[in-house]
Amino acid sequence: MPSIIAEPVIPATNGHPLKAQKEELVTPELSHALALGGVKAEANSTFQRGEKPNVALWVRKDNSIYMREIPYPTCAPDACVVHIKATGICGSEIHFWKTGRIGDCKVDHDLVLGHESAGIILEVGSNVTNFKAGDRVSVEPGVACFECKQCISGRYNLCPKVAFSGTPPTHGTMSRYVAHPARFLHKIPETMTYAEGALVEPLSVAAGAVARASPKLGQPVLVCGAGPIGLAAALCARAAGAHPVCITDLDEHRLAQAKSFGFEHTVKVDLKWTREEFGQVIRDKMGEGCHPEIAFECTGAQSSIAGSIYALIDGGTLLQVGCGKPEIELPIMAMSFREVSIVTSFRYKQTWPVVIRLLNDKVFGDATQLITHSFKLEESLEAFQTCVTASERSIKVQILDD
Ligand SMILES: NC(=O)c1ccc[n+]([C@@H]2O[C@H](COP(=O)([O-])OP(=O)(O)OC[C@H]3O[C@@H](n4cnc5c(N)ncnc54)[C@H](O)[C@@H]3O)[C@@H](O)[C@H]2O)c1
Ligand SMILES: OC[C@H](O)C(O)[C@@H](O)CO
Repeated sequence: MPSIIAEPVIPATNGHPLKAQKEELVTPELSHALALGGVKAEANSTFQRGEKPNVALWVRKDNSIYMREIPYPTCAPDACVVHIKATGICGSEIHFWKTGRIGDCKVDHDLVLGHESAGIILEVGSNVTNFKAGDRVSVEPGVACFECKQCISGRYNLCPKVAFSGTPPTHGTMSRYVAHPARFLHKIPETMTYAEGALVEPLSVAAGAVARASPKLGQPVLVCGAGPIGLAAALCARAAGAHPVCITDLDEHRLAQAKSFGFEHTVKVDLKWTREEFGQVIRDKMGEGCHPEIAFECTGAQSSIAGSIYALIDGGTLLQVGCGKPEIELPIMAMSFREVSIVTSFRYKQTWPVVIRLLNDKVFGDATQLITHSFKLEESLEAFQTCVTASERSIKVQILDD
């Protein structure tokens, strides 16, 4: 059974965290992963340089999570040290905790989780000229090489050497102080909260998907799944001009949240429906002339994928965002005879500046409605427990630090 192990955080004395043995805390894996992120844990790393202990949320391959202090990071020449002020918990973190893997990506060694973060810069590396201490930033977690063909052609989300925060073997951002390459930090304006800065990551997944489908003004759109990614996809599609927007889910509470964002239609899915029935329900709901032209599939569920294909108009596009079973059956001939295309979308590229601007200018309305729960860094275990407690009805749970 997966369990949460609360390991005692190394206590602080007189405001100064206790030193611990380097050997105990900087394992070869940690050192390697920190180096991948552009930051190498050096022999003289100590705990003293932050004002508070650098506590971090770890996952272990035995399906447990725990908190443990890590060294204050050393700032590599091209990196900045950021005091992380807000981090959202993503479904992928729950997968790493509960199942120890996502596809072939396995938790082989204890790993610091987290990739949806924003904070304030404490230190800048010697080569960094575009940031200074005190700048407020949102962290782009996928550190690409910028040397390979994909990176050079602009598709750096497909970089085979990407080091993605909180995804094995790279440590994540769920610690108080994190070093991160400056190239993957983006300033956020004074008018934006750190909680909003941490929403830039899930909104970027959605913005990446919307960029792949390019909905046009007045194009009817279906969004399957009213989780954080589905809701973010609906917000981005609407911002791009899509109308009307219909959102599905199995869960009434998530649909109620979708309604509070003002989307035109919500549909509670019945898993007994055939794919044809699913398609008809959506078409009836959206009305003649407004059958969906694009479906953003954000559940990964077989039935939802197949149903979307039947909901779409002839010539429509299924934009697959959700990750489900590694192999899914598609009604390929029905798609073929009706020229229904399928397009996939993986993470994001060049989305941060746009999403920050749209978020700050309230183009999405009040996107902070996605955040249902907030916890202090020291309460990270409780934050994770909240994500898996159905009665809590969480959507986006964030971990905040003063
Ligand atoms: N492509 C990418 O780059 C990328 C990035 C991040 C997340 N994802 C994936 O996007 C998906 C959504 O992420 P999330 O954080 O919102 O997940 P989530 O689990 O919080 O939300 C999924 C929602 O889908 C609903 N759902 C499940 N089966 C359904 C069905 N048959 N019909 C209708 N609704 C159904 C659930 O009730 C839930 O509300 C996940 O599969 C995640 O792995 C993809
Ligand atoms: O938002 C980005 C996603 O959560 C990641 O791709 C995840 O699957 C871990 O690698």
